[in-house]
Amino acid sequence: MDYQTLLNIIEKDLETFEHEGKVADYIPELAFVPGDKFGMHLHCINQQDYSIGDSEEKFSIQSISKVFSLALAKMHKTKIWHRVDVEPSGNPFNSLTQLEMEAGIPRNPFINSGALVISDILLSCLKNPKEELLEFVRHLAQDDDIYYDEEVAISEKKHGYRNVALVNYMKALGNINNDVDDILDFYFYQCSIAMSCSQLAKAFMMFANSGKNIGTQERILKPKSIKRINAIMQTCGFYDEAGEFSFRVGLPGKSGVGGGIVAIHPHHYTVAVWSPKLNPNGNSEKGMRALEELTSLTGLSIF
Ligand SMILES: NC(=O)CC[C@H](N)C(=O)O
Repeated sequence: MDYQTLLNIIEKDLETFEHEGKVADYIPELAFVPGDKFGMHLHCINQQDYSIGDSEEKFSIQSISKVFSLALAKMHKTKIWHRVDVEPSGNPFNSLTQLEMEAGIPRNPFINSGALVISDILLSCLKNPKEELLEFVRHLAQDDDIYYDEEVAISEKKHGYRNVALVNYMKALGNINNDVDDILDFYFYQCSIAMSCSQLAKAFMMFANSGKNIGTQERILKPKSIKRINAIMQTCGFYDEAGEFSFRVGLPGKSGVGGGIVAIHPHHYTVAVWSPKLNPNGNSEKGMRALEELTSLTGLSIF
């Protein structure tokens, strides 16, 4: 069966998919997104594209951006792993509890505390962090039509009390160097990046192509760094639901509270899905189901 037929089957199967998911509203601007949006885009290593639904519509990528910021920090050959660990947290993405017991060293770079440390690292090594991050993502996707959604960034800035607490707490514990307001500003902007499923699938191809841009074959990261980032996606990409995602889908991936999920099958394909209604762990309910169907129908998981 070809991929397009497969995606059409998934779209039909999920038309009547009932679930309790809810659109995120703790960032007020995200609550305006219609909950019935659904898009999916699959990008193959041979650069063929397949899609269904709202796959060209941009949405807030939120925590998916944590993979881009980690990759950018690695590109600058910065030392990271003494300040952020690589263990699953088994806790919600915005949890404060582990930080005290673990001396301000976040469990991994894909929970908020870890991403805030990566933001701190990027502020220290980049001249124009916002511009350079956006340029990096545009370059990965080979697409300049990617931008920060200022309204989402400002909305989160007004309500991001937990992130304010996390970064201040880590500063008190000695794991933050820059001014906390500068870090928060950069972090909220990186989370507000707006991209479509099709742009995300293309941007993530670097992680499925051993660190090379698929279009130009230019090397961006070493295979060793890609191995490590993919491993962290596998074990930590879905917070306290990383085990469930592995169990059901069987691919490394990353989710965001905008309802997006990107997953990769190294040397085969990348796939991005968007459905804004989230389960209680902050992962897209229908998106997870769509990816589970994809790997179950094809057998194309990494396991
Ligand atoms: N899981 C997410 O997507 C969370 C990102 C969001 N910007 C936050 O910090 O709460």
